[in-house]
Amino acid sequence: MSVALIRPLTVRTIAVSDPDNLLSRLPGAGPYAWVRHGEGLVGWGEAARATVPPGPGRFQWAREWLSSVFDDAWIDDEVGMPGSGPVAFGSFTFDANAEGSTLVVPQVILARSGGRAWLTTVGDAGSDAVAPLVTARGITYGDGSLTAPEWQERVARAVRKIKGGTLDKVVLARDLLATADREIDIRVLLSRLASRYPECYTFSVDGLVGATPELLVRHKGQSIESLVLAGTIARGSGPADDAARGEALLASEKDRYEHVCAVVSVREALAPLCAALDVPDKPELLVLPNVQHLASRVTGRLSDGASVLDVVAAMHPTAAVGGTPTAKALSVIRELEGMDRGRYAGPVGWIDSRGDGEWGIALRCAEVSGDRARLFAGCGIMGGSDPVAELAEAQAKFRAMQYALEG
Ligand SMILES: C=C(O[C@@H]1C=C(C(=O)O)C=C[C@H]1O)C(=O)O
Repeated sequence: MSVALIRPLTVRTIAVSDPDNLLSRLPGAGPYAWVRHGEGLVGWGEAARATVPPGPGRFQWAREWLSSVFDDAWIDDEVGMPGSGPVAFGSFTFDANAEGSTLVVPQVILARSGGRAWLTTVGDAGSDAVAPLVTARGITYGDGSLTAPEWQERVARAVRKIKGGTLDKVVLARDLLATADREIDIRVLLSRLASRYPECYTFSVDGLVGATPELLVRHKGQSIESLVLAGTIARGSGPADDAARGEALLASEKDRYEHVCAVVSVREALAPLCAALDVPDKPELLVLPNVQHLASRVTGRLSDGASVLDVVAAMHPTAAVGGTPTAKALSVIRELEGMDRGRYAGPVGWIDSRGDGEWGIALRCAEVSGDRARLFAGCGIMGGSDPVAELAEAQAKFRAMQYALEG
């Protein structure tokens, strides 16, 4: 492991006056962000970085790397909140065997939570002037790995497998390739996402940018919380239509079963780690600007000192992004999806030196590089799925990132 090469970090956290809009403080290239309802963390610069080797032991490796960085650090933290002191942002590939998972400790972190704000610096971080935002225009889209009709045909094949009894649920995704007229400024995408999707977690880690509604796990001391989503319907044409669609979603047997699969996978992953676990017996509606979801808020109390990354390791991939049963669903995804998901649908978030943190499932996101972005969206496929409706659902999910790109 490369840990021996890392010099001990000198970390200082001080309370600061309210910075108001965190995202507006990002100086420029390579922004790190995790923001919801104006609270969260933004970071820049790089004090330490790990490229996580692929394989079944990747979370364990990541944990050891984090210990080697955090345990040796000199920390002067006058705030003592989750997210103060040194923090690593991270994102992991969906597939354990794919390259591309990273952890980065930014050199500067600015945070805002519960009426408090703080600034963390590692080493001698200089002051960083905010470079003007540059708005890319002329966005054009092309098919990703599959055309829309090809993807529908894969969905139809998945439905046949499910009806044949091979599995209960599989999540199939597709990608779109966007090109802009100039380099895409990630800060522009982040501020559009945060203002239109305040309920979601607007994130940025090494070019993976999005606003996910799905909280994999929040860890504060011994308490954990997760927001499980599965089951989706489009927004209506007006308040009455919207409410009727919400009711229809809550009453839909297909969507309720799809949701149960996701909730059961989360309960099974969390139960061995928890002294107490509360799983609601029926879902609520989460209404976003583009879609409505069935949502279950799961809360628990950990039985020992597991860190947020230990919990992530136990949970990923939930049936919200894999399927049921998990192993079978992963093999159907490999067989039918026709693309590498990269970090889409993988865990994304942050962890501090106490093991607290927040991680989401990287949805409603894109991999951004230069003047290009690769957008992803997927849908839970059940025996009763209609390929035309699933394509429309994926299009609705793409709208979050299309809005981020186009304004
Ligand atoms: C897979 C995605 O979303 C997931 C699938 C859902 C569904 O099929 O109903 C709902 C929320 C997410 O758990 C995505 O946004 O790409």
